Amino acid sequence: MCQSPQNRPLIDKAITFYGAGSMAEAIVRGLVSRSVVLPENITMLNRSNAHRLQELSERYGVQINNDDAAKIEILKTSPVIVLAMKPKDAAKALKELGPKLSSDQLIISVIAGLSIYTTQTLLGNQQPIARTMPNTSASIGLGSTGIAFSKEISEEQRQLVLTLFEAVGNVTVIEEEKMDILTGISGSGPAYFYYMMEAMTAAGIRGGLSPEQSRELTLQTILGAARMVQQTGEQPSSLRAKITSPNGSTQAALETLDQGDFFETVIAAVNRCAERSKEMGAMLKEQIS
Ligand SMILES: NC(=O)C1=CN([C@@H]2O[C@H](COP(=O)(O)OP(=O)(O)OC[C@H]3O[C@@H](n4cnc5c(N)ncnc54)[C@H](OP(=O)(O)O)[C@@H]3O)[C@@H](O)[C@H]2O)C=CC1
Ligand SMILES: O=C(O)[C@@H]1CCC=N1
Repeated sequence: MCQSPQNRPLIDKAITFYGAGSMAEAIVRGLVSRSVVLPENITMLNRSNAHRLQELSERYGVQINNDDAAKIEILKTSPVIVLAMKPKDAAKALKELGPKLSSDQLIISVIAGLSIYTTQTLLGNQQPIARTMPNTSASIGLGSTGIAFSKEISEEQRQLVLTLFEAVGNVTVIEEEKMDILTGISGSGPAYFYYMMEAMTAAGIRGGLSPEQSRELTLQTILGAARMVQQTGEQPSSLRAKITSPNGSTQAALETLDQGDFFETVIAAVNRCAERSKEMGAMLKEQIS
């Protein structure tokens, strides 16, 4: 439980999530389950999917609203708004939102590629912005979030953003130009490991293990490997060396990975992710007019 000594939640401001999909839910789940924000202080809004909002309300006890006029009122008065729609929907949403805001409302964006400059220009004002790149592991308090702040951010707002994301994992404050490469590592990164797990599980099944056995063996292996790096403080390369007997089975496996240029393929994937993030940012910038 992440509560202050008086047993009050760490954050007692109203927070509105504008966009109520996977990423918004991951953050909300992390915040509510760790009692960082009371669910009655969280409002989740989306474009039109009332069923989805109902589901979130039942799951987390958060406030929801489907009524367009009420949504505008909530957005006008919320001290903190988290922008959590897809990049393709952001320009229209921000252009409509901007004129409703007052200068002290804090905007936290989780939208991939969307720069602080483009956000402020689409909003039509110099709103205080925290551009963030979280990941879905925030839902279990093991997130990793990169944050860049606009110069308009007050110290109190900066602390609030740090408190919010530190409560659901690790935080790395970076210069904004590094946000694309950070997206390639930690924003999208969980998907690479899930993909690796899918492949290892499939290999186990093809080799005759039951799906349950293969899944459990894969899961414990990746969990143990991550914890080993964390708890021993040793480099992954040194831990790898301890498993790899000369001419043994691990070496044979690693050589097979290298035949597929594993190391450089991973680097290319991270770089392509960063490049795609930049492309999405450029497309959003083009929608300024
Ligand atoms: N998923 C991830 O792992 C990560 C995602 N992100 C970023 O988070 C953002 C959301 O991604 P994700 O949660 O996966 O997306 P989802 O598709 O799951 O959710 C998008 C949400 O945005 C809502 N929405 C769309 N248009 C508007 C609008 N005009 N006004 C208000 N709400 C709107 C949708 O509502 P409706 O259903 O009613 O249309 C939906 O609730 C993206 O920008 C992505 O880059 C960042 C880090 C990691
Ligand atoms: O795929 C995406 O665009 C988002 C950004 C980071 C993770 N998912």
